[in-house]
Amino acid sequence: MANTTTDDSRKENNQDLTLERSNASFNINEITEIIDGGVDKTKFRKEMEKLLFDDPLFKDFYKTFFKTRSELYEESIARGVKLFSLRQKYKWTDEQFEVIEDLVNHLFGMSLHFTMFIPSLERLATETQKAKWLPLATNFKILGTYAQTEMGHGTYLQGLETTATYDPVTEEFILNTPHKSSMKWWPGSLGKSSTHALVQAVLIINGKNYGMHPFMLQLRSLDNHMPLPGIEVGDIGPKMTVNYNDNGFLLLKNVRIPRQHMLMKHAQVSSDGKYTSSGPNKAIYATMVLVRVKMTKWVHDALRKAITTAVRYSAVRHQSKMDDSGPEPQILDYQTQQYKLFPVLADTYALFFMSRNLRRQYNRMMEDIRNKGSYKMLAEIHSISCGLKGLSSKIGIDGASICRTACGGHGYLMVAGISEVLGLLHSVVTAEGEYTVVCLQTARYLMKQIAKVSVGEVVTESCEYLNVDPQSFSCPLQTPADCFNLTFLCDIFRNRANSLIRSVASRLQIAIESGTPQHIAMNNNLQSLVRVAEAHSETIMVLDFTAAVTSLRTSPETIKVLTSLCQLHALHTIVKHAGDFMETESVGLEQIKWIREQELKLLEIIRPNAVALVDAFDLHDDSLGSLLGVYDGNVYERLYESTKYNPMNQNVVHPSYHKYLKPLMSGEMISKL
Ligand SMILES: CC(C)(COP(=O)(O)OP(=O)(O)OC[C@H]1O[C@@H](n2cnc3c(N)ncnc32)[C@H](O)[C@@H]1OP(=O)(O)O)[C@@H](O)C(=O)NCCC(=O)NCCSC(=O)CCCC(=O)O
Ligand SMILES: Cc1cc2nc3c(=O)[nH]c(=O)nc-3n(C[C@H](O)[C@H](O)[C@H](O)COP(=O)(O)OP(=O)(O)OC[C@H]3O[C@@H](n4cnc5c(N)ncnc54)[C@H](O)[C@@H]3O)c2cc1C
Repeated sequence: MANTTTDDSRKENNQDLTLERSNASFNINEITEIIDGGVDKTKFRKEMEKLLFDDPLFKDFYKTFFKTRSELYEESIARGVKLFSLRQKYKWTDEQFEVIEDLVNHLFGMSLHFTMFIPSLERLATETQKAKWLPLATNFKILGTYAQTEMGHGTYLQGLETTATYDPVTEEFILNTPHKSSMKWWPGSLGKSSTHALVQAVLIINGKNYGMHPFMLQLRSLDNHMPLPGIEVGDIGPKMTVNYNDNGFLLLKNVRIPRQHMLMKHAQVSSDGKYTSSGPNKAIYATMVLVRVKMTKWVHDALRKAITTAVRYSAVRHQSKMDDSGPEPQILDYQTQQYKLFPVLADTYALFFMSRNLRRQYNRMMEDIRNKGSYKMLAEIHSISCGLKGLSSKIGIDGASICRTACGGHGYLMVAGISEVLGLLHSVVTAEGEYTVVCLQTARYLMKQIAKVSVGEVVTESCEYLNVDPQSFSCPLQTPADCFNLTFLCDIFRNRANSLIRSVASRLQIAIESGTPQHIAMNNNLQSLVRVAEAHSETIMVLDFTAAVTSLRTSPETIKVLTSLCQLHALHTIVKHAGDFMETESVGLEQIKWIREQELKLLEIIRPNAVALVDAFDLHDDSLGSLLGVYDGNVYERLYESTKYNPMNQNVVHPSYHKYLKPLMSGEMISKL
């Protein structure tokens, strides 16, 4: 595969793409730098591309599609080991390593070591425990995973069954997975790789259940990697994707660990078995908040690969005729193709600005915790990260599915790369809090906020719009041109979420006041609660995108093109949920008609810049992992080349011909029956 970066080494053989690129109205480097976070970061990324993609271990991503699971696993471990060694050598920061994770599509073994194991130690261990384990972990003397989910429970953490029973005589915890349903099931890198696990288990002291707590457990010998006594561990089997990862199971039978192996930053057990706690009671859930925040960016990273592929391919693919006498047009010129792809393109940019802002908010919260011991922002960040992780995964899945189908038959090939992206997004919608479940966490917060407003309190942050009475709202769209006014669109989103939240809150209140037990009232409104969480999260996305494009310090051409995408993101979201927006009188019937018309106008406005807008993501071909989306557009050559690599084609006549087909065709098989 060609090494393609935005330097002069790029070969532009496909004339359609050359023309598309010359038509762009803006300088793509400006957007690339915004996305990377500055010129220096773009420079770093390009250096890393050179370092990684000159190495055969990281090149030609598409070849992974022809591998068996065991080969995939082994290769991913080789990649992981290389990346970890490079990280050590070059002293990459966490932020730099996240760039690298994206470049290699997270396709490397032991990724949980840095995503969850070390962050858990940092957040849940005491200073003494950190001093002991962090150097071992950062120097790869131990390799760790995060083992929380069990076969019987992933969502409902209060239902976890793994026990850690304190024995004051020996000052040890005894770990057990008493039933089949209690075995840990799913943790990444658990099956074959990890030597240690951060195990979440129910703490029991003198027969009293203190709920889920984190424990450091050594799984395997550091000499020969054999599981330690009382421990059974293995791989759970093939999955929809991420098959390079050894997601594992773990059974524990009377495994004893020292008392000091409970991570005791937030809760402590003394040698004589006294339990004390400090900090908020959900502080032990801290790692999940971090990963949900990161996942919103992972969705952007994944979706930009799918949309880059679909847009470039649509520019080089010609099919059918619009006009009998004319040539076959690029499929990107069909309005229907644009209507499929440009909203996805707009969503991809929206995801970027949202996830960037979410990460900034998360970092501010962590600073407050570290510097002032203040957990004031935790409830807000938990709430928005849950909703945004959920919404982004849904946008990602819907968008990547559209990209897949928009590439026709070839999009169905694994080497098109989109199925891999789609599978990854399917893991994000479930892992780290299943979609509905995380939305309900957001809704729970929203119900609390609106209850505060109803007693005259002023609420802030993402819920600030709840302070306004929707009765005072009237739709600001007076003419079709107003549909491009981002201030108006933001107000419309705020009003729709505000009205929906109030209406569910009032339905719940009426039901409870009229004697319906709370849990039944809640269950009767669960779907509406998910809907309000979605409305709230969609509002945050539109607000974040708008705030970003209206505060950009770059050329007017770049601002213009990003503004069009922001408008399209907002208008398309309104169209998708037209019922909600009309039901809440955020827009009227007339306005919906205008919005639909203006949406189509935006397709025309975006069309000349479509290829440049995906080029601006500046994805190296080896990172993109798609033969349909290659930078030089030589798609058909690449597809044919890939058949040469395909193990199915290594024999011109497959052995099964001699074994089965020949006996059938010669009549030998039938005569044997
Ligand atoms: C659904 C809940 C949140 C419910 O928890 P619960 O203790 O039963 O809560 P509850 O009694 O209903 O009380 C809710 C209360 O707990 C708060 N809370 C909940 N989670 C957090 C948090 N993370 N930070 C801060 N606060 C949190 C909520 O805000 C509620 O607060 P409130 O009572 O309203 O003041 C929880 O069980 C949960 O988080 N489930 C999802 C499990 C999950 O995400 N597992 C991840 C496993 S690791 C993984 O998947 C790795 C993937 C990595 C990869 O793919 O690479
Ligand atoms: C690729 C992948 C990687 C993973 N990695 C890890 C890991 O490293 N470590 C780890 O510990 N775990 C890991 N997990 C597990 C993951 O965190 C859980 O699968 C996830 O939290 C969902 O929980 P569950 O499987 O119990 O789903 P369930 O809760 O059983 O969900 C099934 C259905 O029940 C519904 N449901 C459940 N509860 C409610 C409710 N209260 N209200 C309404 N509906 C509800 C859900 O909406 C869903 O439709 C991973 C999972 C995957 C797929």
